[in-house]
Amino acid sequence: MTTALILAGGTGTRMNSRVKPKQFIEIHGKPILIYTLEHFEYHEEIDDIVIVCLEDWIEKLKIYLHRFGITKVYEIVPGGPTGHDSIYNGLVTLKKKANPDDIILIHDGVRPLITGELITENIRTVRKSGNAVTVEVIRESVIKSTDGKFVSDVPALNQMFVAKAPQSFYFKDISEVFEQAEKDGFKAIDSAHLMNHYGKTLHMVKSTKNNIKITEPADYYMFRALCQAAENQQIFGI
Ligand SMILES: Nc1ccn([C@@H]2O[C@H](COP(=O)(O)OP(=O)(O)OP(=O)(O)O)[C@@H](O)[C@H]2O)c(=O)n1
Ligand SMILES: C[C@](O)(CO)[C@H](O)COP(=O)(O)O
Repeated sequence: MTTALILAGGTGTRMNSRVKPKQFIEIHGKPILIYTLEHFEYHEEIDDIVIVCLEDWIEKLKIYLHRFGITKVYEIVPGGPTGHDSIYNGLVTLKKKANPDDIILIHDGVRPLITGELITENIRTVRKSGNAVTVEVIRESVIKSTDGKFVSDVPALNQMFVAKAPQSFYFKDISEVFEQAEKDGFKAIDSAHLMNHYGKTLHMVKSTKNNIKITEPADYYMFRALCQAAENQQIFGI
């Protein structure tokens, strides 16, 4: 089995939305989270979906799933205080039914421009190499500063990548490190960070274009513009 674990348990503080959490902000009447889910719903290799959601939004999410024909959702789980806790909640739920060799794709509900191609490549890489972490090549030089004032290092650009999602694993591997972290009281930034913390070898997959995370208002405007561009392409062939 191959399962998508979709994270939608965050409050989106950087988005500063006064109306609703960013994952539920709508474009053409459809929430961002639904745009994301549709890619997994329509991918033939994804068998089911688990969503980690803000507790107060679970009932509303069920209505959206019905309205937009998302049928693969196996369970909706309440989120935790951090992304780490939300992933853990999802894995605990998955434990009820997952086999050790099931593949789990962990994806941000606010990355709606994921492609079917990237999902396929994640699954292929897990089968071939054991796991897959989506990354993007950095196009501008990076500066490291330990105090925020002085430059302490300028790392070689060809050694730097941006961490993206999905991050994909065999269930046995990802649940093992999360269980260990529970015992150690360690919280990671994301699954790749946690696997790396416990010395696991990770395999990179290059992201497809525009796999942006909607973090701040400017990302929302970018997503809206890219949706418009995709529509124009259909209408005008440009
Ligand atoms: N406790 C949390 C925090 C984040 N997420 C999810 O993880 C993804 C990536 O997180 P991010 O964009 O940083 O979302 P927020 O934590 O909501 O944003 P912020 O850091 O600005 O508060 C999002 O889909 C978010 O809903 C989650 O499920 N549970
Ligand atoms: C890459 C990531 O950790 C996957 O969940 C996440 O998208 C990064 O979020 P942040 O904005 O860098 O906190």
